Amino acid sequence: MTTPAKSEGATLTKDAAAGETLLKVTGLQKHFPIRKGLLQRQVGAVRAVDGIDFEVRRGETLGVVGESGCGKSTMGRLITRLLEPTAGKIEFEGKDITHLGVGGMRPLRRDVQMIFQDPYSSLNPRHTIGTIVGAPFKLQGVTPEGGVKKEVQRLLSVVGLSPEHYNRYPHEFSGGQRQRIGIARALALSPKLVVADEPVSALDVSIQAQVVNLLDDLQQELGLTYVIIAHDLSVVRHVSDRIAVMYLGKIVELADRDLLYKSPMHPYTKALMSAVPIPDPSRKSARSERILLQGDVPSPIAPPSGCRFHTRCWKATEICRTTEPPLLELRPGQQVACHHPENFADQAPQDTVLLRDARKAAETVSEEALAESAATSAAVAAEVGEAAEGLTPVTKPAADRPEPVAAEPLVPAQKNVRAVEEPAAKEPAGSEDATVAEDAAAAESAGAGAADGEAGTEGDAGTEGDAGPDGAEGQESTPK
Ligand SMILES: Nc1ncnc2c1ncn2[C@@H]1O[C@H](COP(=O)(O)OP(=O)(O)OP(=O)(O)O)[C@@H](O)[C@H]1O
Repeated sequence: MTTPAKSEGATLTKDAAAGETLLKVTGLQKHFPIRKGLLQRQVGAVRAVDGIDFEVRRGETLGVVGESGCGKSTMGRLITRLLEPTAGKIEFEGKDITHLGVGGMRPLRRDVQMIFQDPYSSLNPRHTIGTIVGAPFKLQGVTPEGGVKKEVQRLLSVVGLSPEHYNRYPHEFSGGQRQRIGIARALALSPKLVVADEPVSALDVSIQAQVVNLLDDLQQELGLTYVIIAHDLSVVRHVSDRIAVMYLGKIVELADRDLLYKSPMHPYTKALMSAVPIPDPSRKSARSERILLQGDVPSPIAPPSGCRFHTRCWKATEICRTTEPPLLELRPGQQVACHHPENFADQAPQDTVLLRDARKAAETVSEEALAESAATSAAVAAEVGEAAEGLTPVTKPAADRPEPVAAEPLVPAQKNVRAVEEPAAKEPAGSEDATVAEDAAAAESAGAGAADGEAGTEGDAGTEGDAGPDGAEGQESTPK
């Protein structure tokens, strides 16, 4: 999709310039219980979000990306408090809102709004546009100056619709127009934070840019703060100030937009970025530089040990299998959780033996990409090394890092960066394949089971799936 690049600092309001924190999330977890049997005993849990920390600054846009199933939507529903967290803390404007009840949440519902992915199922087909966009006023018992009708008509024109559409029904609108209606509803109470869950992915490509631009314009006019969730880096690229990359319930990289695009540090980020088509004819070899990740995201019921990405990473060594890398600010404005980051000095240089999985993963990475990876890593590491003379990366000294568990070498010892220069020889598929497949199947069935198990207790309020006649009016209508 093509959207005009956002001008530098275009979204920064006065508050954002001051870097004031609007939302702070610490150690956030959401585990959906898996229940079985007559007694509905808990036999496991889907670890959809498994300990994430981040901040959203007033006036900025934080993009959140990752493959399907990595926990982005669950994170969005946690921070809007449509879901109850299993653990962790959510602070909004310095106030702990982690476990606020319905009454406590009522004032917050005005400040935090959500835009849902599917504009077809998130609008009640039996209500007029006027009723839908005016619903938040009714729910909050607020009467805007000049009356609800006048305010709704104003909101309709703000999002580029005619005020005369007031009495029309959702089916009379196109997908893009419906999403504008959803945006008007979200803006009704002048929220401080808007969480948009895949706001354009259900729309035709030609319409996507219009909606993204509308969000961008509204942010500048109204000083909004956004968390925009997308699986597609091309959507968040143009609207985000910072981007968080999620993988299997964790944030693996969180960086300023330009840093992330210029020199991604997590191999997963690099792989995601290589999947975005680059409309630049001068990059003739762009096609061969693609990194094709092997297999699907593993099961969030039993995520891989250590670094969760190690089963698909072409750089994984023993330490990646045994030790979870913490999210550290290796460069100002760029946090990453990786033992062997791209474009930066190796964090575990002592660990040199590639895992079997890494060798298999390397087969799916083109030689060009591997060579480029090695070359940029070496060059940028040297550059960063010079620049960082005066900087102290926030990493633990090597001596403090846990020693990798000694393991029988699976392949001849290779240095990570050097190893990717020469892709490892082919190896027959190991038994891990079967394990991964089993996990995936278990995840699928358990996901359904867990959803059932949760339905009664959790009341996954206000999702776009609540397409029933009365459930569609957004998060406001469904009590927790
Ligand atoms: N209510 C639920 N009960 C059980 N498991 C759930 C529930 N909601 C989500 N999950 C599981 O949590 C994991 C993360 O789901 P989530 O929808 O947050 O991912 P996502 O990154 O947003 O993916 P997508 O882009 O496909 O929506 C998935 O494995 C999903 O099956």
